[in-house]
Amino acid sequence: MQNLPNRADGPEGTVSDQGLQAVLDNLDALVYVSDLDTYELLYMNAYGRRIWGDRQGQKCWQVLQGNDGPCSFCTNSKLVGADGEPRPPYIWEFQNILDKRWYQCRDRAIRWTDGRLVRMEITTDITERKEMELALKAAHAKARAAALEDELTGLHNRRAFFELGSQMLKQARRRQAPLAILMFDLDHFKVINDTHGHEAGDAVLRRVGQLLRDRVRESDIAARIGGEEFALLLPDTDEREATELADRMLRLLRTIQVDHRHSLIQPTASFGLAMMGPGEQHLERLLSQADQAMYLSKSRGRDRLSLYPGPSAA
Ligand SMILES: Nc1nc2c(ncn2[C@@H]2O[C@H](COP(=O)(O)OP(=O)(O)OP(=O)(O)O)[C@@H](O)[C@H]2O)c(=O)[nH]1
Repeated sequence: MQNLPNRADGPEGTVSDQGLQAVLDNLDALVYVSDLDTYELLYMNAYGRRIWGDRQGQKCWQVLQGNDGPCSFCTNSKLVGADGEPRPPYIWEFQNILDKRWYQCRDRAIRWTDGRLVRMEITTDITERKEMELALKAAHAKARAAALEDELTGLHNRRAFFELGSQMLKQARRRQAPLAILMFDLDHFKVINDTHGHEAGDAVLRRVGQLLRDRVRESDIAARIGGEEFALLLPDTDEREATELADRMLRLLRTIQVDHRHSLIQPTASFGLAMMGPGEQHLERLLSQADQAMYLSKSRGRDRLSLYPGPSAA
């Protein structure tokens, strides 16, 4: 690999070429120069020569990435402006596919010894910092997921229901698409707890959660929003489709049998359905309408579905 020309002394305040060579070869970073058009390697400091040996004249994509053609992420086109002059440094991060380590690259076009513009890259190994960053990001994502999950059933919790649901409501309003909300509350759940114990009650809640997880579409939001209260937000679902789903859920719930200490617990639930009105802005109001419909089901004898009758009738 070409070393810089050997010039002993520079003018005062500058450093000799040997001095520059010493600086470049002791940098804890890779510095290389390659032709912008042919990708031929023109210079590499000792950091690079230690890894790849003397590869002068070979293509940068061959030596650095083990590719058989220019890299898909090559930044050469970003280094020279429309006026033919070098642009400010282009800084980016990537993971090398050969050694799997993370690097930060600072690329810029510079004038080479023969006057042509060439690519200079200064690359530092940022693997430790990047791995810490990624681990932190994963931990945040995990903590956030845990904060939004109902521990008992694995469904969304009340907070997630409002966070995600508000977004869904906004989108449905913007697209003028239908949005249904279905709520249900297990019937006489206190009796289940009192008769079979809290543990048995929990087992019933888990089974109901599993049933919801198995049955809802990925685009739906299913949440446990209170002790024995569940809510489903169904985008792009009209009243007929939501009613069909509710009927299906009612039937499925009746098939649940939780075996607890030789007793079979067969829960039922009361359902309430409400449809988003035109221009509705508040998820709380929509939920309250489904809640009113659900209480109609309770007062009519439970284990059934009722539709929100509208503001005048409610
Ligand atoms: N096992 C268990 N029970 C819970 C949980 N959260 C709330 N509950 C119980 O659920 C019961 C709800 O009782 P109520 O509000 O009187 O309602 P209900 O007995 O279902 O009667 P209706 O709703 O009128 O049919 C209470 O006994 C609560 O203690 C929970 O996470 N696990």
